[in-house]
Amino acid sequence: MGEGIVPVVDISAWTGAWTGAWTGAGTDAGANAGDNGGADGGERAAERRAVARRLDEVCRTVGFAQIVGHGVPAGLIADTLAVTSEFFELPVEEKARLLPPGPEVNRGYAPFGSEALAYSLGAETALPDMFEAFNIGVDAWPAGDAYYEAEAHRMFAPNLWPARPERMRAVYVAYFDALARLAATLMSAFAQALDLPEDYFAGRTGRAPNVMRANRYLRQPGSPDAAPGQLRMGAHTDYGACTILLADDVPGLEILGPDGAWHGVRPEPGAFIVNIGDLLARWTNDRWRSTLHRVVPPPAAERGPALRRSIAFFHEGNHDAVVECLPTCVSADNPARYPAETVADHLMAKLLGPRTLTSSAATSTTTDRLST
Ligand SMILES: O=C(O)CCC(=O)C(=O)O
Ligand SMILES: [Fe+2]
Repeated sequence: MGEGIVPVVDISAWTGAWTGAWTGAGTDAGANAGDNGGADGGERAAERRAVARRLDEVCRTVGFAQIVGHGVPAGLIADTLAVTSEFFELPVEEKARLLPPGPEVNRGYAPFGSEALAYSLGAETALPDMFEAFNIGVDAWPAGDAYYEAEAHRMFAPNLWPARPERMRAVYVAYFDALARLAATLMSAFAQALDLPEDYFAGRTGRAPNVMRANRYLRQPGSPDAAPGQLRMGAHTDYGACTILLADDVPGLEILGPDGAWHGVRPEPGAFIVNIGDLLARWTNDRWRSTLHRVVPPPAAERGPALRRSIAFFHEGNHDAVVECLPTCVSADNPARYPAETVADHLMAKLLGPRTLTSSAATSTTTDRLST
């Protein structure tokens, strides 16, 4: 099939070789080998610099990469997809027991048609998106730690776990933790790509209120086809630092290319799709693109359920981090485009629009770009 518009980047120089095996939930597997240096230090350092340069190029142009050499075990990925399917196949009444206490709590079940992502870009009105979703956040954090306590009611709210599948919590937490480690590794590579110390983002994203969101798109039996203009997921940018997406190789995901046209994206086997979110666009003063993307419905002529699953891991920033232009991305000729803003203010303003079906108040990172 070829890589299409989204280049494949092998990041194994940053992840180290995966040495463990996924032997099922409840073991210590899923941990990244984490050995980023090693005896072959010089050669490895040169490889890592080459990967960082490649990431910079891809983030400046497309804003999306397909990551291989990520070190997340195939067995863990398969288990995660399997429990996701089992969950979504439960009766809707059972899933509806997991509704969150309010729209500001991004946890539990989001029923089919309950959200419209177009509102996150400031749309005044939009048709509902044709997906259902299940969200989790950090499952355990140190009690009494003021940083977490401050968001215990919102961004660190308890997860809402279903009674079945029974192993869902163990598998999801193992996957969440593996992806959090991968995200931290990516942030180190990103820091080097931006001529910053490798640990630059650790203090700004290391305790972030990350969110993992499973999406299911399915033509509902007996339900009408999409209305004109209605999407499986409306066009949006992701709100955080970066997103690591696992998606079925089924058509639907499209990204807005540098040429201004929509391009279909199909994942390579074993690859994660990684994209830059608004926080990194703001940090880099738009050197890196928080690329618009959407999920389009199958053609009306195509019969059947057109099942498509995706699992997004949204790597955010620490909720109290103030996001302002990086020192390496601002100059007299290239002044800061965005005002400083806390991560919490940005994320909450973005999140509430789609979940309350009203226009988001967030400063957009794309409106300017679309009009230039
Ligand atoms: O389903 C997909 O491929 C994309 C999902 C997505 O963009 C999101 O959840 O933010
Ligand atoms: Fe997205």
